[in-house]
Amino acid sequence: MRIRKISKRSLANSASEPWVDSTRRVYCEGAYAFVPVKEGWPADGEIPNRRPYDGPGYQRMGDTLLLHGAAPTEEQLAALIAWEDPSCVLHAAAHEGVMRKPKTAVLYGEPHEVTFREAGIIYTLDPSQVMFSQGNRGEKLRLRSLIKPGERIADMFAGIGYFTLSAALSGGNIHAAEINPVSFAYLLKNIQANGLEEKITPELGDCREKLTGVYDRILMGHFDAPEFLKHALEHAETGTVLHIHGVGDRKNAIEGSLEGAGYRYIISEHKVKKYAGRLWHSVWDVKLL
Ligand SMILES: C[S@+](CC[C@H](N)C(=O)[O-])C[C@H]1O[C@@H](n2cnc3c(N)ncnc32)[C@H](O)[C@@H]1O
Repeated sequence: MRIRKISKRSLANSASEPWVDSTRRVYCEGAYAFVPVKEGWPADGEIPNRRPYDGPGYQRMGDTLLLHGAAPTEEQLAALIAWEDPSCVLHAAAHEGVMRKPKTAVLYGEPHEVTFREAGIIYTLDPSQVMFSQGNRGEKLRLRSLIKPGERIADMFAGIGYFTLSAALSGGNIHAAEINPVSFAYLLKNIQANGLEEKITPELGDCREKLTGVYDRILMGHFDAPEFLKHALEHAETGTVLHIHGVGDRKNAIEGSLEGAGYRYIISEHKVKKYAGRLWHSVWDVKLL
């Protein structure tokens, strides 16, 4: 492959240059980037075509890579490092407890805070300490399409702001509760970085104690959400929409909690992402009538 060798720092500025062959991947090593060059344009030299990475899937957050599922072999890890040139690689075998803290092993480098963008939103977090699911991207976008400006919205499990920030960008006024002080500190940082201070009221603590009044929409982005439904219903009224997350088939549990609450309702199921084996992470939208 014909390349030009440039400093990694000037990579972002070179993206729109006419000589860049954007159909091929840039190769990075140390402080340098080897940028593929289009036919007919001068090049600095040749490097062998790289074999495309075909190892386990991973999530990139800033300069850190996060793997889920089975731990990679040494060969797979070496191939991944050569392919992505990260400064840190983490393996999250599981997420533990009600706070869904990642149980991470450091496979390469030192864990640290990262900042990155997803769908126009800036996030800062330390992936070794708090979770961030890129698999929820579609759900964040779907939420954005549903929300109307001025809606009163509660996010019962705000985390570092996955759904809160998306909902606020659509014009909702969000009351966001988060029980984990580490996630909460990142939530505050992310609200500020995205200039959404006027749209979001963050609160550190248990959502069962922090919600007040009634909301037009209640976000329940936790796998135990069906068990929290009776608390959410204390802050709902006719017309309220609840987004209740869960793993596997939780429709019966949700309908069980709705029974006796005094509402008719419409319920619809949306798949968010594959969870494990045949299990799906889904969200049930419930509109109270
Ligand atoms: C953001 S994670 C859920 C992740 C996301 N739904 C997903 O599937 O990837 C759930 C968050 O809820 C928080 N949480 C758990 N119980 C809570 C409670 N009773 N009140 C407020 N926050 C809570 C956890 O600390 C965690 O940050």
